[in-house]
Amino acid sequence: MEDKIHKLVPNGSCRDINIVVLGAKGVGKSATIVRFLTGRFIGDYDSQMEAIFSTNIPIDGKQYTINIMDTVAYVPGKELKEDPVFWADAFMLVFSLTDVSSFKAAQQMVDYIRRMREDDRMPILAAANKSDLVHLRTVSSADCEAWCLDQNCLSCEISASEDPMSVKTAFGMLCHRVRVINKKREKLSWTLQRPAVAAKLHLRQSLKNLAEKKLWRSRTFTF
Ligand SMILES: Nc1nc2c(ncn2[C@@H]2O[C@H](COP(=O)(O)OP(=O)(O)OP(=O)(O)O)[C@@H](O)[C@H]2O)c(=O)[nH]1
Repeated sequence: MEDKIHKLVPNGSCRDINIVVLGAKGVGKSATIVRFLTGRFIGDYDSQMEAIFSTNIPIDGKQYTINIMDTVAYVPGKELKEDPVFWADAFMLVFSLTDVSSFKAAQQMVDYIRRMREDDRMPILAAANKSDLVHLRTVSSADCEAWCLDQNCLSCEISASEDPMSVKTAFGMLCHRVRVINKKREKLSWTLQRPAVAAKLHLRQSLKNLAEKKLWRSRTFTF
């Protein structure tokens, strides 16, 4: 599996969505993935390595292949592996709403992802897991929502153990976001390829260069 992970290439197909699931230790990453893929809850899932699982689902009426990577637990202060970060079209950051340190770890991971990918629109969903343990909550919905809004992340509360629908909805929201962003990108690249638009952009750039040249000359001659 290590080999497979190292040979990961970014997704080129518009009908495949690569999702990397990240989170601190014991937050329920594997339980969430297994629930989504099989509909079942497995209480103790022993995973020490990354693994990729695929499934086909319809999104907005079209069939997609979703490749989901389960990762090893994030250790605060340690950098994430680069390959999964560049392979992903989207990230699901799982934390436990009973464990504030796992929420802080999720925040660090978002910073890291944004820095590495240099893309503010990279789809990220923060999933507050274990909502069945709401009486043990230490992360408030308000804090989570405010942070997600600030970071342009989607957010939701899920329970891998008790609420299969919440898990399905979380993956659905994330895939929908990927589709919307990909559609916008496709439209933009199509527009930029049109000769009239390319000529206009070229003209604009030439005028900008000319203006900068003039400015430089006027500054040089003032001395
Ligand atoms: N109450 C409750 N327990 C959960 C839920 N999801 C997972 N768990 C429990 O949390 C523990 C960790 O679940 P895992 O799915 O192994 O978590 P993980 O993040 O993959 O763990 P690591 O791979 O060790 O980092 C297990 O004992 C699960 O039974 C949930 O929604 N509610």
